[in-house]
Amino acid sequence: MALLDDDFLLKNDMAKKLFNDHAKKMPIIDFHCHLNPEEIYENKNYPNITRIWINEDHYGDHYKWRLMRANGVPEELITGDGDEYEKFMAWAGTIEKAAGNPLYEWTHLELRRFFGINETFNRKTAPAIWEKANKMLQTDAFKPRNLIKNSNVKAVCTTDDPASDLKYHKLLKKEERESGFRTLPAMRPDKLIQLDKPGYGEYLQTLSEVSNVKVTDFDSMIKAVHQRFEYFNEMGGRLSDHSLLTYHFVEASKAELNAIMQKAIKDEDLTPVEIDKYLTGLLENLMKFNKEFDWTMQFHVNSVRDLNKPMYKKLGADTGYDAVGTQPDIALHLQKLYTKMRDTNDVPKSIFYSLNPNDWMELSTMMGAFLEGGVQRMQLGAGWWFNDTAEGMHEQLRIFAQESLLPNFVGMLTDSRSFLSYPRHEYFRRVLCNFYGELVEDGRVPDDEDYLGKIVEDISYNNAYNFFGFFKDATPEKLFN
Ligand SMILES: O=C(O)[C@@H](O)[C@H](O)[C@H](O)C(=O)CO
Repeated sequence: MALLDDDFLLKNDMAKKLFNDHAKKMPIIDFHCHLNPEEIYENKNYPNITRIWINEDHYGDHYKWRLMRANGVPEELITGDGDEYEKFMAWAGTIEKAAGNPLYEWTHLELRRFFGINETFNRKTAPAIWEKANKMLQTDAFKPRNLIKNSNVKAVCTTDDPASDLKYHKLLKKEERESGFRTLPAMRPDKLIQLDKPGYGEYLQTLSEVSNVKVTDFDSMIKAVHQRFEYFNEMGGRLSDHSLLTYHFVEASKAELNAIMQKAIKDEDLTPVEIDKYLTGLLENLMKFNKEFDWTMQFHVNSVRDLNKPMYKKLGADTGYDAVGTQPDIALHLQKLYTKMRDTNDVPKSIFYSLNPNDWMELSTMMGAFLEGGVQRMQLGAGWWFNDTAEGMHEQLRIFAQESLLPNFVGMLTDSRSFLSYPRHEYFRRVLCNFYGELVEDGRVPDDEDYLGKIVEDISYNNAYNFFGFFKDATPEKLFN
């Protein structure tokens, strides 16, 4: 089969029919990504393909950065101040070595879908691609909002600190009808979770100012967080997101929580147990507020971050120095947390992503214990980060199908910082359609295109439309009043 042939990843007739006649046409709801709302609002063209593809000022695509480092590219041609054409050529040389890596497919898919460039990308073809792509990047079609709109995206959820004023979400809301999509905040309280990182005390000051609640102890902090839930909810936010590198369920008294906070404010060292006590207290309240506002609570767990300390100091987080976490019992501790919160009926809609696929069976069976109150309130999230591969996606679909009801799954998200990543939804939909096509071939589901077509349309879009409530004021036909 030719590279990215029309039928790539679709290995039988039903898979091809399901993708071409059902999944492909469905809009996208990208409910978790790291796009910058200011960039969406400013809507400026990128000067060249390096800036939209590899790195733009202070951040970019660390998936590419890791591979470039693996290929011996010097840092100035990755995140440094090296020549942007040279960076592009360095990426071309890296891609030549990326056969079998998902970025080989993503890179070529993005060149095809956005630029109409079908050549194989390498150091020989790169110079012409640089010229052609950069000309196209100056057109209206390549303004960020048109890249989103023309990818048939109806909602984008960014990742936002609770103290954010959501200025650009507010401005974008006024223009969403012309934009053709909704830009919504998702609350990511990393700075509250990471009380052992410098700046925790200063952050509580910021939280006090924006919430108008003076944060002096655990209860006042929770009151301030509740005010931010109210504000995010008014702005259309319907998700929170929590990165738990490791986690252990440890209960504590209010006095202990206050003492731990005071130590953190003074930047004093905390023991792992103190951190877990604080996390448990905070997560219990975040679960309560997610349930109160009918939001969906996302957990990104079992990762280990910023392993390369000198490079972390130089470049900061999310720069390609992370790995799969190895806490073997993280699902046990999440079970304990959910068991406790079920006692007071404070279990919200939840999506779990573990960076360690060893957790997926434990998490998906645990979720089966907390499903009351609605359709598939507990979900195993799509293959995340190092699992964002055809095989990782297939394994997540297999486990979800075998341990619960995959036709209720809310589907894929890009988790990206680039406006060119929407073909990841196409990639996922191909894996999904092939998953069901294979079951037809094995005689394990009916050879029924209408039945299976509805399933893949629902997983591609309809389930997310109904599950998150982003368009409560609309109908599927008329999203923006
Ligand atoms: O949400 C996260 O914590 C991760 O997705 C993180 O942002 C990481 O840098 C990433 O983008 C992986 O796709």
